[in-house]
Amino acid sequence: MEEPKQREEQQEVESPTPHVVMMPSPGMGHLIPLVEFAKRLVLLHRFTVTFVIPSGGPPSKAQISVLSSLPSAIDHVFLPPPSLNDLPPQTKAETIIVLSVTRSLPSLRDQFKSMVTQRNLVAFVVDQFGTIAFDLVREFNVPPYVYLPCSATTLSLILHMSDLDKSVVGDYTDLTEPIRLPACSPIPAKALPDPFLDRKDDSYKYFLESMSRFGLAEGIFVNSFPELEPNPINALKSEESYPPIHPVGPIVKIDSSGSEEGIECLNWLDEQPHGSVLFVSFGSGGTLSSIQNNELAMGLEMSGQKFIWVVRSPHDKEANASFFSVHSENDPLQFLPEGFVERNRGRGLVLPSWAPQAQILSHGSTGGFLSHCGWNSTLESLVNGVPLIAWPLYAEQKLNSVILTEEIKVALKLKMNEESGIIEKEEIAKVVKSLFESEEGQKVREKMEELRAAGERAVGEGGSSSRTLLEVVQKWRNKVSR
Ligand SMILES: O=c1ccn([C@@H]2O[C@H](COP(=O)(O)OP(=O)(O)O[C@H]3O[C@H](CO)[C@@H](O)[C@H](O)[C@H]3O)[C@@H](O)[C@H]2O)c(=O)[nH]1
Repeated sequence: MEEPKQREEQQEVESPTPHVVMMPSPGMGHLIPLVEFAKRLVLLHRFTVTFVIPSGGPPSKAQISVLSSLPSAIDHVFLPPPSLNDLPPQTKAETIIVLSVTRSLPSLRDQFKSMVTQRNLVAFVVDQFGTIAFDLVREFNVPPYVYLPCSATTLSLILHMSDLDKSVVGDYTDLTEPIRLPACSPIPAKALPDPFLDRKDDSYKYFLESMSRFGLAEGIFVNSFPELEPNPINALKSEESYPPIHPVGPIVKIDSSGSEEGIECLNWLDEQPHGSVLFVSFGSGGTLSSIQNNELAMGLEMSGQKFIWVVRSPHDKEANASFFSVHSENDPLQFLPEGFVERNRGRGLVLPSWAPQAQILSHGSTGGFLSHCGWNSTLESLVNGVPLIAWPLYAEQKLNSVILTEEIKVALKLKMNEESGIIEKEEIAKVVKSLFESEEGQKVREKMEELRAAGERAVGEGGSSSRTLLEVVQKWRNKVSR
């Protein structure tokens, strides 16, 4: 019998190139995963891809550096930024993201008009905040898909959100019992994603609207794999009322292209002993309050552990203050305790705003990751077998933290002082030491190593994620060869 790969190669020779349009919603945490998915389609399956990018303002330095390093089969166009001037200053990130997309629909339509005549469009792929564009692309006979750069547990929550909205009376935060979804760990109300926490805020309305449209997709890709979340994935796949669910993970950065920012830290890592360095970073948007920032600095110092810390200017009101622009106007290093950099020279490295995270995590000297538990960061750690310390801040990070610390057990927890809302330096130092020196640390390290190997198998030749992707690719290819 002909093997699927052989059949695919034969089809490639015979049929015109299939083209996929991807629309990442604003934020690096949405652009990066779609870019990585696009690279798989282009490099492994010889598709071409266009990114159409809605935004609330001019392209950021970080966006440009990612997009300018892509293979030539991936092009991009920035949609003109719509006006968001009517939004009050305290508008939540989810509202800004959804409205940037919604108000960009007229320009998306113009793009589609020109693309449908020139390319063999086989699919339109969005992240969780782009489903509002589905009706528009259906008009052009292009099937819409979601690529969810999150866990299968998050997908389950999203697919149940309309039902929860109807069944939960009052505020989610008042729930005394955790939320139980089929085959998922119980979710305590305080671990729900941010928009759930204030039902009266517009961000809840926009979030609910985007999530309730998942059911209209032709298929849903999720960046997870059966060995990582066996029960949630089985439950999702067996529910007939959902669109087909395609677990294709772990999809993470596969090369070192992109920003050169902070790249000199790799030379420093070269000189450190194997597995000795803790990497500390809160993703593309995470910020701490001034007090918390100080406490973290002192905790790292007290731990005696080697570290690389991506430092942001503190923000006392929001934990995602740099979500739309990772580079703050102020020099983040000026907010560190006096003499911190000098005292820790040789043992700790501080990098302002941005670091080559994928390369740091794949470096043999890195032995732990204190992370905000963004799903991309989580998987980048997983593919390198690096265990985590969970410090969730916003979005669905608290839910990820529950999965990582309590269910999968690849991360250690940090206890917050409930009265002050601060994670104190003594706690930080204790948990950091524990990750590198204790039996508990050794256990999470071993579990992460098991998952590293399982993830490698899933995306390797013949692995579950590769086969899943290949099935969809063949379906898309058949569309152009007909
Ligand atoms: O200094 C940095 C900081 C980040 N990154 C990269 O940026 C991405 C960050 O992604 P992620 O870890 O998912 O964090 P966020 O940017 O915070 O992502 C948002 O989007 C994710 C996917 O939807 C969610 O899981 C998060 O909670 C949400 O905050 C990763 O690829 C990192 O390697 C760098 O390369 N250097």
